[in-house]
Amino acid sequence: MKITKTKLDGCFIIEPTILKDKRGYFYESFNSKKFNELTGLNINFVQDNQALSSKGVLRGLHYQVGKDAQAKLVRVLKGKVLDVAVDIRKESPTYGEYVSVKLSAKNHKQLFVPRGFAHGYIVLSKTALFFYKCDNFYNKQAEGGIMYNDPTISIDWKLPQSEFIISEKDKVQPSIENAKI
Ligand SMILES: Cc1cn([C@H]2C[C@H](O)[C@@H](COP(=O)(O)OP(=O)(O)O[C@H]3O[C@H](C)C(=O)[C@H](O)[C@H]3O)O2)c(=O)[nH]c1=O
Repeated sequence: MKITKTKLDGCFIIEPTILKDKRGYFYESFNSKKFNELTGLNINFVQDNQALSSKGVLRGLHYQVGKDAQAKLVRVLKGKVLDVAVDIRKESPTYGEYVSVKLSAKNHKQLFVPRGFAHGYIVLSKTALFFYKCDNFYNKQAEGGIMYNDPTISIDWKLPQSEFIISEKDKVQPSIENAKI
């Protein structure tokens, strides 16, 4: 398993070791002992989520506030997405900055999104099956969001905006400046 740091402290890319043979491949998609040893963290994931979306679907930018904040370990089981993590830690030197990485069933890459980040993704393939682990439970009352096209973050979503498929909720999210963080 290879860990690659990003420019945002605490947010990193994981590339698992893929074991191939004449039948196909096998790999440990998550191993808490190896994950915590390699990252130096002590993460206890408590909830798994899965979402199926078609091309152009953009989910995000979402987070949960306060004691309900969630760290996420995200990956793609089918298709390809551009995954985006935005640093919304007020005291962070990279506050308001983002990293994006293409996650696909083919590259097996995973992104660890720490607490204190907003998260979103856009589907680049015909469909994408998205799977992620959370280290805190869902709490609707603690949900927060930021507009996907906030000009102060200026995310390059890689597809023309005319192709975006966005929930009614995500069409009216606040700017990062006005978000409840
Ligand atoms: C997140 C979540 C949602 N729900 C229910 C609430 C709605 O009835 C339905 C769809 O929720 P929503 O439209 O918020 O789903 P996404 O737009 O995929 O939200 C996710 O999008 C970005 C990418 C994230 O990182 C978050 O995990 C999450 O906010 O599932 C649950 O029952 N449990 C949950 O943990």
